[in-house]
Amino acid sequence: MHADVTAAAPAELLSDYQPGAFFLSSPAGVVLADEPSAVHTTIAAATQALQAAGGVLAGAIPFARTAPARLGLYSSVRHGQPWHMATPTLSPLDRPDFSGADDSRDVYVAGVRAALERIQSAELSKVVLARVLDLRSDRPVLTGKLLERLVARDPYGYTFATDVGAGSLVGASPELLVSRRAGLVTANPLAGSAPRHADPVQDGRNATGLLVSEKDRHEHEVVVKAVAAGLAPLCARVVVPPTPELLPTRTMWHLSTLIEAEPLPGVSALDLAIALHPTPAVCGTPTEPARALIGELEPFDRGFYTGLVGWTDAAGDGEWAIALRCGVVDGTSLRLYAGAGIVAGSDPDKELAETTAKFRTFLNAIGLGDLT
Ligand SMILES: C=C(O[C@@H]1C=C(C(=O)O)C=C[C@H]1O)C(=O)O
Repeated sequence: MHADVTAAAPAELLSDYQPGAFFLSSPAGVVLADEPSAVHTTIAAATQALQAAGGVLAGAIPFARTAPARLGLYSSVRHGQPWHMATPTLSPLDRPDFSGADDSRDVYVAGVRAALERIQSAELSKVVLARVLDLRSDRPVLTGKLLERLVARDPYGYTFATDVGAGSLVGASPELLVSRRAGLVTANPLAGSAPRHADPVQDGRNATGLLVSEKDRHEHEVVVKAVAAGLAPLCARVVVPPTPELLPTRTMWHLSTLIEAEPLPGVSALDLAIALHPTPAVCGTPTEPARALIGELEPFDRGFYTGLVGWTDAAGDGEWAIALRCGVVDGTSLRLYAGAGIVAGSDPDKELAETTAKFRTFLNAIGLGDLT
């Protein structure tokens, strides 16, 4: 079975999206896949099925290595040109009433303080701590409408929806973990962040402050080194620019480094993604103590948040984004996630503010401001 790839306009793909399907809009183009012939919960089984039957694997991989993945095998996918090249018209917003409180702040600040004590004891140098926001809607949340809003606000990002069993994982991530296309591997680690500001002068200050912040540059460098080291055994000619650039989203500034490499023969986009996951951008350094500390300090299960969302085809090409600025929509309930990297010198209140700003990607798309 070969993947039957058809081309379509990106807006058409979005309007054809139905809950349960896989949708990804990235700077490289839009992908829609519906009706998987099988759904696999382990990467080994999914890879074997892809090799045996051909087609495209698409879906989500959780943060925890041992938790079940959700990877569909599709015999046909539809591709569209990049969203930022389209001029879509949005359908009217059916605006549900959401209720919920931002009640994880105190626990988060206490967690950051506890993490800073561990960092001082030199057991680890970075850990990424997250928190959740639980909302309820007065009617079932329409995933397609959410996608429309998210993609229109950040057309250069990685906007996705995919079935995760108990609902759909929906989000607009700024971060490409890795892609492999036409013999080129690209990874784009982000770490080090500052909120956008409505006043352009203050917004510019936030951006330049981030670019010169030693703490953020260190936080970023740790991730870049880990990604380059993860790619090295699977690639030739890993090219790492010496200094990061600023990457803006509608709500955040990030430090960003675009790494390019040549894949060794037979290495697929999924092989590369698995080798890199989780990077210190979403877990910490060293990985194992950071993973253990996340388990100790975060009072919820990350599930697919900070996991991976993407696809790989039988030829090994594909694209995997990190599941960030996202939530799980299940009927009338919506759980949003946001985290921040903690290193020596982190200020707990600033890290809390960073998570609040990261929630805005989703909250603003559903017509809400910060919750109290
Ligand atoms: C953890 C998140 O984002 C990650 C953490 C970042 C940081 O600490 O600066 C930046 C981008 C992401 O790699 C999130 O959005 O929830």
